[in-house]
Amino acid sequence: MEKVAVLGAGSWGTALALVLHDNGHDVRLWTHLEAHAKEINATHHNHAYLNNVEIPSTITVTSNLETALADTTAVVFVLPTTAIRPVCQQVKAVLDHPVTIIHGTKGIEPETFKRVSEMMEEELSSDCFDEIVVLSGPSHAEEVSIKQPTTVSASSLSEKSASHAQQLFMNERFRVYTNKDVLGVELGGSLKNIIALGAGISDGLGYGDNAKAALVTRGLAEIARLGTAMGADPLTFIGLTGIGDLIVTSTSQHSRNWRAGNLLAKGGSLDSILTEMGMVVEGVRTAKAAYHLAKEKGIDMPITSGIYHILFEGADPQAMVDQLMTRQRRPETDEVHEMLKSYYLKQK
Ligand SMILES: NC(=O)C1=CN([C@@H]2O[C@H](COP(=O)(O)OP(=O)(O)OC[C@H]3O[C@@H](n4cnc5c(N)ncnc54)[C@H](OP(=O)(O)O)[C@@H]3O)[C@@H](O)[C@H]2O)C=CC1
Ligand SMILES: O=C(CO)COP(=O)(O)O
Repeated sequence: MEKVAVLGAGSWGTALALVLHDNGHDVRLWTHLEAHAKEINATHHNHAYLNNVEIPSTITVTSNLETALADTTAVVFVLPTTAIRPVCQQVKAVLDHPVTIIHGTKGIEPETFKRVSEMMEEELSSDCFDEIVVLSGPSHAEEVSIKQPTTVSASSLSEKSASHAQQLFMNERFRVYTNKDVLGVELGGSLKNIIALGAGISDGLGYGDNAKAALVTRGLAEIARLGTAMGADPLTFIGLTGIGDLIVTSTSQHSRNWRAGNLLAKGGSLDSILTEMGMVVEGVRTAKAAYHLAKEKGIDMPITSGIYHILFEGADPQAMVDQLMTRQRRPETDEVHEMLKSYYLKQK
């Protein structure tokens, strides 16, 4: 049994706290709001974020960071990307012993193009951890919390840290692989949210399965194109944290990104949709980051670009579909060969 803090009592933090609790660990679930901690402790439910399951009283739910972090061997950050820097700063002031740091957040910071592990490395004291572990893969909280079979990857530059995360979380319903390609894992997990917004838009416009399969497949091509140009292993994008997560987020009724896209196509305004949903829709900020990052690197990302224009420049979704369908003709797989060639040449 280990003492593990989960920082963030939203949908995913709550589901991961339940997995750790099932595995016999002493779990402290931290929320930044005292009223939220009190409500969960009183009702044993997280009404706002994951209402479908009971939260056992043996999980300590607290808004006191010192209580959450005391004597821990691992700290799991499960927050929106916007909350990563401020919460790391709070943790830095309190954490006084080495731990395995794990995060389950999927986003890129638009102002800096930083991935979550890079932001965390900048904010946390390096004395307290070795290498950060990214926990990512096709895993909706609603299904994990009711013990539906789920597979994810624990990715770190440190094999020891990745194995520690694997050992903490793995059970017969939650299978955890390890993976060394932190860059590819974080990019795949973040960029798929943009394509999931697109899948929601496509469904909202009344298009069918052919259109969605096209979005997922060509979406993956552009995710891999940017990722490989940045140094990720192209094979990561055909794994759990690439195509796996892209499939689940683009097709599941649970996806907030899909839902937001669906409502947008039906005429809702972005601000009102986000307010009404009350949960984080990471693809929106990540679309801004990816659009500008791709421009800076000279990488062609037509779907991401179209979604950026819909989200931030009021472009008409239907017109964007027409534009994507009438782009210049081209071969399908030349770019894939180029990606593989350039990656493996660099490895030699
Ligand atoms: N939900 C899922 O199935 C999965 C989500 N993820 C990823 O996990 C991350 C978290 O998502 P999820 O749990 O779903 O998000 P939710 O929107 O469900 O919950 C977010 C939680 O973070 C809290 N929060 C917001 N801002 C701060 C802050 N500044 N300081 C402290 N806490 C804050 C919120 O509190 P408040 O009530 O005050 O807003 C809320 O408790 C995202 O990056 C998401 O992409 C990954 C895999 C699966
Ligand atoms: O990342 C997720 C599932 O793996 C969750 O996606 P949504 O944020 O779209 O719900």
